[in-house]
Amino acid sequence: MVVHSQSAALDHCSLIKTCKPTTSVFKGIPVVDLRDPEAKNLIVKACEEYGFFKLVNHGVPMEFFTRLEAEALKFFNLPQSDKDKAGPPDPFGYGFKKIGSNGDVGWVEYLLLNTNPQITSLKSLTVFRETPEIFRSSAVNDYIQAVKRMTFEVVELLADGLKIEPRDALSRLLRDEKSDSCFRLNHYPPCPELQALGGRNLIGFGEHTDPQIISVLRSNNTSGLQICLRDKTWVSVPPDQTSFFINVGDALQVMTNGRLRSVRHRVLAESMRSRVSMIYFGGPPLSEKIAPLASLMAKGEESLYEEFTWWEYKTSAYKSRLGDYRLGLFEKKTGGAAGQ
Ligand SMILES: C=C1C[C@]23C[C@@]1(O)CC[C@H]2[C@@]12CC[C@H](O)[C@@](C)(C(=O)O1)[C@H]2[C@@H]3C(=O)O
Ligand SMILES: O=C(O)CCC(=O)C(=O)O
Ligand SMILES: [Fe+2]
Repeated sequence: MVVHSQSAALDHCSLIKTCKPTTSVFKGIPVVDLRDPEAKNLIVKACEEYGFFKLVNHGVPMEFFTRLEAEALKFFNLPQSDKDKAGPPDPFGYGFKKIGSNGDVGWVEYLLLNTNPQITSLKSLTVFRETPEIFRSSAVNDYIQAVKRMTFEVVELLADGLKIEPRDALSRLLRDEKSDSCFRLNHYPPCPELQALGGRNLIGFGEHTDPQIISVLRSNNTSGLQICLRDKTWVSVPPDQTSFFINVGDALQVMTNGRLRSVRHRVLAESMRSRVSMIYFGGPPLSEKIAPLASLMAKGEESLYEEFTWWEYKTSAYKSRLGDYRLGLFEKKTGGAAGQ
């Protein structure tokens, strides 16, 4: 990977990383049909092997996607000065190119929102800031409510498949009114100047794992999302605007004592078409202890991780760079933890 700094054609995206043209489209992404009686076993298998799968027949009406996508594009097409009024994302609001606060950048603009009904992000943003239409429409809330409901079902199936007791050991954390979950709308503008780089790929969102329990992503029909397989090769995920893509997050890796792995992923920008994605990050309450679930531990099995609360992990994550292996700080020195 190199930092591009010379091409005049790319002046306006200077400092943003590019990487070598990569990878073929991966045909082996596991697909889970939520209505399949075998769904729980397929979810476990996919999460063990890839930390990632595509979910079809999920029951969330397409209309929810199209309505939110239209609102998102209306917002992202506003003049820069109007969008900036909804920023900076500290921690919630509009961000442009900067990801987090430790120097990471990408060819992306976004809205980062809280999903907690107590602190409705939309309201908390609008108290202090101007109110673009997206904050007044019901499209965001309707979408979040529907995706949350579906995610609860997915993690309950996962718990069933793993024989976790009680069955709601994971879903209760996401359902909790203090659940520290968030929602992100990403927009990757087209970058026609990319052609001048002879096919190099512009990093939209650099490689990382998501810190939470589970992330649920839906995008329009543009490619760009890539995941890193166990053998460290990067593969492109074929887009599907009608489906969800589900990621295992770091907290779930710990709660399963490494049996499920959080997936490294990244997004490359396309040269001609803009990508819009919407991601729900399901996290536990801040005070929750994150440790392997007792019902998953074999007799005598030891935790690979030091005990920590979600607040401690999140605080540490937000001090890290995007691509860092954040769980490393919490691995037991003697446990022979899986590492990256
Ligand atoms: C560089 C960063 C951005 C991030 C916080 C962090 O310090 C490290 C984790 C990043 C990440 C990745 C998944 C989600 O998009 C996100 C909202 C999260 O919870 O962790 C982002 C954070 C962010 O954009 O602020
Ligand atoms: O925008 C995408 O498709 C994925 C972005 C992502 O991984 C994130 O926001 O954490
Ligand atoms: Fe992510």
